[in-house]
Amino acid sequence: MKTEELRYLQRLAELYPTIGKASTEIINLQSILNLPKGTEHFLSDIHGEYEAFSHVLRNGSGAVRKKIDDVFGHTLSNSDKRSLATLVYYPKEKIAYVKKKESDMQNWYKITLYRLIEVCKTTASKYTRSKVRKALPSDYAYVIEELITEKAEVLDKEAYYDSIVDTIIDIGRAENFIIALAELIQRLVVDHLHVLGDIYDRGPGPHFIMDRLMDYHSLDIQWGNHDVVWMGAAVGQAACMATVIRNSIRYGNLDILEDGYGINMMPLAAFAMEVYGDDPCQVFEVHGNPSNYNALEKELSRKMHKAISIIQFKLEGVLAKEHPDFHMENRCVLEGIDPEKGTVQLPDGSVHNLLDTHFPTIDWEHPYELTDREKEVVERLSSAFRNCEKLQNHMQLLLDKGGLYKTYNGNLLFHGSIPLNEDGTLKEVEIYGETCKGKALYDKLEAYVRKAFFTVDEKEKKASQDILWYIWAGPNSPLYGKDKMTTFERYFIADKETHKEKKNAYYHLWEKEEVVNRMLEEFGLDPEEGHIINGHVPVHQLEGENPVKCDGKVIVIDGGFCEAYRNVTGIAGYTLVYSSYGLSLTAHEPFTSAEDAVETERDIVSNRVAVRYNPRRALVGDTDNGKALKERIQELKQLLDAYRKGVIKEKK
Ligand SMILES: O=P(O)(O)OC[C@H]1O[C@](O)(COP(=O)(O)O)[C@@H](O)[C@@H]1O
Ligand SMILES: [Mn+2]
Repeated sequence: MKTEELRYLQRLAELYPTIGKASTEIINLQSILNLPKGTEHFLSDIHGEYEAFSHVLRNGSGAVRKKIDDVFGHTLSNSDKRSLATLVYYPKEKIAYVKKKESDMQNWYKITLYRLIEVCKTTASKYTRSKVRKALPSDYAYVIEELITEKAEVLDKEAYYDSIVDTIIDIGRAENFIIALAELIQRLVVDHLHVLGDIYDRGPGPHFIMDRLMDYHSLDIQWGNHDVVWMGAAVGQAACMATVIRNSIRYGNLDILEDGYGINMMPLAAFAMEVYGDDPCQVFEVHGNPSNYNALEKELSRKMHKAISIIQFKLEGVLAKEHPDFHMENRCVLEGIDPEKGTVQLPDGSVHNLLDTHFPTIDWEHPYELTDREKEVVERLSSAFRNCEKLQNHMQLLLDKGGLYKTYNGNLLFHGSIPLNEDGTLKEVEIYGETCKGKALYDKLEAYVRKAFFTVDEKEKKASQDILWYIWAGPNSPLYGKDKMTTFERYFIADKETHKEKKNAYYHLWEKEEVVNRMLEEFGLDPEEGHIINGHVPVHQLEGENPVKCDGKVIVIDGGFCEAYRNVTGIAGYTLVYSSYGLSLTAHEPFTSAEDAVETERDIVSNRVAVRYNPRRALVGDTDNGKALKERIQELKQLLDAYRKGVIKEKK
């Protein structure tokens, strides 16, 4: 035996000091390998839609309903199963609703408790006892464990369970207990959650989503371009911060910054009043015309919208010039403005009339220079972002649980794309003088994101923080995946041709099997078994687009949680579930409200389409974790051998 091997086994012997202990662990691990694989749940592009997100978490994209079907088969009517499912999603609200209608609540409690216990039993049977124990609510841990564990030695099981359930009802704990069971079912039905990015922007509740994710039991996040621009804002990257503020104002969501994160917008409001006091700022109308704003608030938000947009365009021009290797010169738009003629010449040479010609803060000799007042506003806001504890905690979660991509149980997960050449080969991208492609490109960019938060070297910090802006909108950013971001054009030019953003080659080559196989191999995955799963681009269901590409090898799950994009998608999003039976895609109808869900008992799961059935039920042994467990078993067997040969002594 090599010295290193022996040293390793000696370490292991500290954990398993006897033949008995090592053997027990081998038996335990071996039994875990034979349990069914846990269910993975994939969501993407949540875009601040907390209510819809929360609903989908509660119903596990149909996984809860499926479990109820499995448990009760034909022994319960469809309508009873629907009621039970609604109770699992919204226990408190459903109980309150039932109370208004039901005359015999005691009876309802009893039937309901029995049904929930049955669902719990089946759901928990997939896991080891220790894992279930960890998931139990502390108040009821002991009782629930009694109720969901088979008691071989109790002769009259029915009487035994009856007495427990009767006592719960007698002492007035039925409601609490029902809530605890419902939440436990929600928790056990999904073993692991993948969020494929774009938690932030457009919708009103990204901070609530982040709070919920902070206490989610098992999770990973693949950062989206909108998350990265928020990371940039949080580290004080000025162009990212201006973008985040502009997006929030544009969607009438200043509450997120002011109330959600406690970031005071007064400096921007005062500045906007000062500079754009008489300017109606018509082209800066707030999206969706928020009904909670009065006329004065609408006017103020238009002015703030314009003020921060001009600041953004200036900052972006500076960055594009500073980093020619970003190839974002086409974002240097202000220098093309002819203030006399009221036109702009875009970097491609085309000339267009401007929809707004009032630029009181631009010095035409130095169009990208911030005025002193603009600088002051940027500095004050930047300090507020950097010092906001809640925002920093949320960003820390993105860093801890997230990355730019993930390989998990044979599948490749990322938000946007992989830069490709038209011939399907991986595209070389230059980042600060170094070229890289495929996985290496992803790894390099991710390292920069982390450095943007943690490096102490000022030069490196600035370079890394600027990369956050590149990831948000750069032409070869795998997360953005389009040739340019035409924000300026969309505000200032009527001609829709100038608004077009061309998607990169990934978005048509994803139908080519050899290209997809190559991408999977690039990330060390088996192209016969693996899938690429991404979000970022809304699936235009209304135009007949299918979220499943390349015969099921690529799955796109951005169907539009985002309300603002509903008119192109027609639905409220696709999500994916990967259970031991296979992969299934779920289309959701728009979510209205929790009350509506309780009253109408609608799941908003409109259909579930199987993408792939496993030929046999997948076991933990087939997963990445299973591989790790098998390795552990091998090591433990070597330890046993070492004990038996006397190479290592037992410590009794
Ligand atoms: O419609 P909005 O919210 O102004 O955003 C438009 C911008 O958002 C983007 O679509 C990026 O956001 P997504 O990552 O959600 O696609 C840009 O391509 C586009 O310029
Ligand atoms: Mn995106």
